[in-house]
Amino acid sequence: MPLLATESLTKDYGPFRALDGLNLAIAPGEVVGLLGPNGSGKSTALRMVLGFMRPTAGKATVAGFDCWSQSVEVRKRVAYLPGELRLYENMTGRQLVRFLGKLRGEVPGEEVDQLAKRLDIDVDKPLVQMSSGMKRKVALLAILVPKVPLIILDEPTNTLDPTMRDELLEQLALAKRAGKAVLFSSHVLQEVEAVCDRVVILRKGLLVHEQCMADLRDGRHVTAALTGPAPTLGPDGNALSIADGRLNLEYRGPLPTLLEWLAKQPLGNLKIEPLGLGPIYHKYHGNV
Ligand SMILES: Nc1ncnc2c1ncn2[C@@H]1O[C@H](COP(=O)(O)OP(=O)(O)OP(=O)(O)O)[C@@H](O)[C@H]1O
Repeated sequence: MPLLATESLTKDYGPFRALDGLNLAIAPGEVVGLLGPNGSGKSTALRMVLGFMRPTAGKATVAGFDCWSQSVEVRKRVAYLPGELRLYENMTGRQLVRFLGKLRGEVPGEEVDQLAKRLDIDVDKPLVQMSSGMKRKVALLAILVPKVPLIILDEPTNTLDPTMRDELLEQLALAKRAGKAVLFSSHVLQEVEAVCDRVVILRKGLLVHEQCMADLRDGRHVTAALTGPAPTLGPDGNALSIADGRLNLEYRGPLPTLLEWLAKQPLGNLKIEPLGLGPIYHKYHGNV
């Protein structure tokens, strides 16, 4: 049984349909990225999963509990990092983590100090004296400490510096190894590529593409300028598409076969890149 499931999850704001029939299932130990430009419905989907909002139609469940009618059970199982933080400014980081732990009936242990060290924050400093990036790190710590099966993050790397961004991605990979499921929204393709098992692309409230990242990792994108007559068949024996005198090829197969084939073609300006999410995302959203 999936840990998180949405079935035809739909939300209308008045006459406007912000999310349209989302079907999604996430298993324990799976990291899923929710991608889409501003306004595509990512936060709306996350808010319904967290039980903050009632779906117009369809439903979401976590561990079999309905996210709206059984939201207390659901929230016990989810740690959530919102896109915009509202923290209790008069507390220190440690007090905040303890407070949030108590709400779940948990007493955080030494993992607080271990994580604080890795994230490079002083958890005994009042939040009011922290920079926005530091507060963000305290919030991250507060969602990494609880022993919950599901972590949901709304644009988690916003305002983090590159080192901390890597640290966060590392922490998400650790959470995955511990069997936690992770769902996070993002605009940043590279971080989604780095950490996700699967990516869901939203556009105007609709799921337009679902991509298993393992299928992309052994693929390559080859581009080159033709300096002679165009070949008709590619390295895999399929017909080639040539436009404006340029070769544009997606290849999945053994590298030696590709290199052997390339060596025989009249090509210049050759570029071989890993097949990332970029071309797929831009197919739906233009060059944003
Ligand atoms: N409370 C609301 N009332 C009316 N419309 C809303 C409301 N909240 C969101 N919307 C609209 O619903 C659509 C989806 O918004 P949502 O916040 O889910 O997008 P998003 O993908 O999370 O965007 P972002 O990347 O900017 O956070 C947008 O067009 C937004 O204007």
